[in-house]
Amino acid sequence: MGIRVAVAGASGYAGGELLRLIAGHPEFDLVAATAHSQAGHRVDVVHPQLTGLDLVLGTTDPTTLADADLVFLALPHGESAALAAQLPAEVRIVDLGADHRLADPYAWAQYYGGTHAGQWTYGLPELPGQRELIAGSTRVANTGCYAAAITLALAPLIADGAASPADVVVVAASGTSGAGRAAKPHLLASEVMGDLSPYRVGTHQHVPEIKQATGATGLSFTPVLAPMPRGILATVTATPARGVDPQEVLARAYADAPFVHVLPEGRWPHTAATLGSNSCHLQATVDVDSGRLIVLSALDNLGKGAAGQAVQNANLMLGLPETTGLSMWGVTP
Ligand SMILES: NC(=O)C1=CN([C@@H]2O[C@H](COP(=O)(O)OP(=O)(O)OC[C@H]3O[C@@H](n4cnc5c(N)ncnc54)[C@H](OP(=O)(O)O)[C@@H]3O)[C@@H](O)[C@H]2O)C=CC1
Ligand SMILES: CC(=O)N[C@@H](CCC(=O)OP(=O)(O)O)C(=O)O
Repeated sequence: MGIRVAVAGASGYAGGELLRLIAGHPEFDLVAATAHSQAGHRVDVVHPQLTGLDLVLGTTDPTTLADADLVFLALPHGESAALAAQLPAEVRIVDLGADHRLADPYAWAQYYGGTHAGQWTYGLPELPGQRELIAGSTRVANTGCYAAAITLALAPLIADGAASPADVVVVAASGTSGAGRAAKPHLLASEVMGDLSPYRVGTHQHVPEIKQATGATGLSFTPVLAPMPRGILATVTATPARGVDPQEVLARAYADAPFVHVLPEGRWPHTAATLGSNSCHLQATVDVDSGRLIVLSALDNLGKGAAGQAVQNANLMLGLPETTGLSMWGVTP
């Protein structure tokens, strides 16, 4: 018997990708997969890509999950905290939702509403010192998908003093799986296909998370829904604080990071190259006209933006090599 893992919210998109990664993980044994409205259905009926996974979705309650060594929570915002509080302290938890990401209860109240459940270790191993903190934690809060793409692009430039934290502008496009699997009219194929639509302009809930993770003090963020199932491409620009080569700063920051690839000069990140992988691709330059720093960042919102990152964090928490069971290679086309 290997390490016993369970997934709550296994009928959703992030949960389904977790099940796929766990099935290919050499050390993990899946002992429970739970759902809400889909409880009682077979996994391979809910997720046809997982045909052969012989398991019925259970109900999401602490008794179903408490038997695991590590539990992944892939639940809607506000559902993780109460459940996590009922699990034994020795059960490790990686929460893919937002409940435990923020330090500031006022930011939580402003962007999510209600009472803040308290902060856990932030699950982005590539931030300085974070890999060690994650390895020593039993509770880890995975990043938001946009937050992962944007933070990986921006944090080293602010930390190095290369970018001014006061003037950061981001436009990022996301595939529709980022919005989850629940049926919503704006996610219908007839609404999404052939369209690019901005949403929550200037009010997106990842703004405080990105500011917290990068040190940015002034951030304008415009998310855009794109007609594709998965993938994020973020364009991050900032006022330079001193004359450095941003590509060189990023390459130095991620020299030892197995999943963050600063592309060779002249090659630009695009979503298809990261699909199905746990990789984030980065490229940076200085705008010839305005002098602004520009960083492009691409990742799979269900990979490095959610389930892949969660497995990477779980590996660290369990003392395994962080790459175990994860691929840095995409599946395009
Ligand atoms: N999709 C993405 O790209 C990313 C998602 N995340 C986060 O991961 C979490 C899951 O997202 P995602 O998979 O996209 O969402 P989905 O809507 O696809 O799935 C949600 C899951 O939660 C279950 N669920 C719904 N309502 C409840 C409830 N009241 N109590 C318990 N379980 C419930 C659903 O069960 P059922 O289907 O049976 O009703 C389903 O298994 C969210 O917090 C999301 O923000 C983070 C980063 C990226
Ligand atoms: C396309 C789309 O709707 N994307 C989602 C991304 C959510 C996400 O990354 O996760 P968390 O909600 O866990 O932070 C959004 O913008 O809210």
